Amino acid sequence: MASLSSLTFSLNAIQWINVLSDPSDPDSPGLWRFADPTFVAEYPDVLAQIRNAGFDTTMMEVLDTQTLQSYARMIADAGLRVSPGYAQVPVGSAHGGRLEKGTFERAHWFDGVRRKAEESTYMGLSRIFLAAEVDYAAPRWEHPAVGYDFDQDRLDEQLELLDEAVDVLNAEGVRPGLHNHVGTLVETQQEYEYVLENIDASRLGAAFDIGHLEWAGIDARAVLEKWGDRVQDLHIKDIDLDVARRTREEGLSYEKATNLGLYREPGLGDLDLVGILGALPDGFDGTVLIEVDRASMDPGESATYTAGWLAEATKS
Ligand SMILES: O=C1C[C@@H](O)[C@H](O)[C@@H](O)C1=O
Repeated sequence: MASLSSLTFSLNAIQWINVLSDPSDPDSPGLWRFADPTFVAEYPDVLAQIRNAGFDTTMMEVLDTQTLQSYARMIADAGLRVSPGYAQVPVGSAHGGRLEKGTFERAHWFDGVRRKAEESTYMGLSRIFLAAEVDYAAPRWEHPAVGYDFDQDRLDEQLELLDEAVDVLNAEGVRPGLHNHVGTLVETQQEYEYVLENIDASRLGAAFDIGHLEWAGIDARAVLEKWGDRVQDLHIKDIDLDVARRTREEGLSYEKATNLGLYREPGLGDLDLVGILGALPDGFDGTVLIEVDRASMDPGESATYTAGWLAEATKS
């Protein structure tokens, strides 16, 4: 069993990123500010707030609107280090048709993954989270956390493309860990286990998301106990288990669940994060990336609150 004080924690900037378009209207559409071309001007201040809250590490996220060099300078200027980033792999059938091997389109399908490999090696990282695509137009975004519309052929298509992405990353010395994510094609226990069982452990580790497991009704502690020898990094987040249950039983959409307050600062939700992390094997040397996907307070205060929770949780 790992002792919490020996773990390396990092904070994702996500509470500044996944915000309501109209903060006064809880049902207004969510924004994803990493994709907003104007966010680059605000990024240094966000990184400074992460540092000032007491974190020394944040998730690698290079914006499309900046160079690797400018990103590295921003991180250094903020006095931060980076922890493993995140690569996604879409399936062709969700975007016009399956991709034939040897085609121009298939070769370019992995440009985003190659870019992530380049970013990782430039920033001195040798690991990354690898996930199926978050696709806001996919049926699962409207029916999350229940393995909606499962299709074995589509899972095989996803597996084949993830396998190729693993090759792309491995070729650059970057070891991916499979990441489960609600709303994607790797959402349920059956789905992530299928991928892990069909791609060799020498090429692909596991990099679970504790919050997404529990949202899908999966016992995260049991998952860490079962896959402990393969887990290389983690995302943790606290959630409201009642909203999670309602998502599954009443069919709330991903956005509705988020707007209803599914996500919580650590300690303000229902998960026993300390107990769950205690299931990590002794000597675990990965990063535990803390995420507050939607802050319940001002994002800067949320980061400070989270740092306070962490200080308490890791007190030996
Ligand atoms: O891995 C993740 C990436 C984000 O897209 C997402 O909002 C977050 O929940 C997550 O775990």
